[in-house]
Amino acid sequence: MSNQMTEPSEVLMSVRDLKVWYGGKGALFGNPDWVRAVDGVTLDILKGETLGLVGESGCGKSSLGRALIRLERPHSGSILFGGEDLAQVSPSRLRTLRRDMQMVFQDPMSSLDPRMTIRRIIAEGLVIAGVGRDERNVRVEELIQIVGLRKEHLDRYPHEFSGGQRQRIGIARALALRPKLVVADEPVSALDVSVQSQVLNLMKDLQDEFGLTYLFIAHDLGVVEYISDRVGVMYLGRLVELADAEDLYARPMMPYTQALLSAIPDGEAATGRSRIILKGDVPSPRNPPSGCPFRTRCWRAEARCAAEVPQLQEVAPRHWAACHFPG
Ligand SMILES: Nc1ncnc2c1ncn2[C@@H]1O[C@H](COP(=O)(O)OP(=O)(O)OP(=O)(O)O)[C@@H](O)[C@H]1O
Repeated sequence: MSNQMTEPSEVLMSVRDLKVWYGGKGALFGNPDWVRAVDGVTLDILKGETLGLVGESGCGKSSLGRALIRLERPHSGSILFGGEDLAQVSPSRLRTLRRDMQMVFQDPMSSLDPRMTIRRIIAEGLVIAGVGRDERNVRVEELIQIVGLRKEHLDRYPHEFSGGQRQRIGIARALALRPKLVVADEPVSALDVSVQSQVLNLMKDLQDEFGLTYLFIAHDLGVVEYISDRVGVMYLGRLVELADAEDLYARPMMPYTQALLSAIPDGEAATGRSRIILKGDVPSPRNPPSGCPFRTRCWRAEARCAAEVPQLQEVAPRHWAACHFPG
């Protein structure tokens, strides 16, 4: 099943029924007790787009993002990238393919080795890829300037920079091997609001310049709306809605998305609804509800929602929702 109605040539990555489960230690005793962090996600990532991914803490955004670039091993499902299934490729092939897929992390301080100069940090991937010293130096000097810093900064250490500058360094490191896909996991949430938009604008500029595709993970719905072409909403390991950003924010179809959007400060104006307070907690991903994962908190739930898992279906042009009663 494809959920975009797109030509294959436009697709960078095709994810099918992907599951990322953790644990399973009790398997020997017939009680695997899996944490179903990602539980059957099907999704196409289109070339050159920014696909935003939102959802409450623990819904599986990071697990999905990490699995897509194989920092996490999927439990099952497929990740087609350039005709190969990343869920199946050998470790040596994966090392080669990884150059095309990089990650930008939330906290640039903990993701940059404090004992390494910025030059070494940015060059690390180039060293591993076997790029010679002279070419490496040229590339590193280009990269530091591309992200808005200066050559003199290369011989300093991470602690000498501000949060925003450190995230620029993290971005330079991610771009060193000219990747096709960048998974950015909460890349601005550790930064001051005033710095956030600078880093977001830099990411947009770099995307245009280098034809990058972004999977942009964040819990801040405003940030995601600003940067994304399309947005996917996750709940309890599943993708429950996916649409063009404007359409999703203006016309959320799935009750969970409606609740999520109603909670942003200008959400009332955006959705024409008052704030929806969800009852109860998110169920445990060890023991998700039958049928629709959201039905235990949904004010529109009916018997069918407990009996049948709703599949992601096109409920309006280019707008997909996994809900038995969308709208
Ligand atoms: N290595 C792991 N081992 C066991 N459980 C894990 C592991 N990593 C994540 N989880 C669990 O998987 C579920 C999904 O976590 P994940 O970090 O992917 O969600 P998230 O939406 O990115 O949340 P956050 O925004 O808080 O990072 C959570 O219940 C989490 O506790």
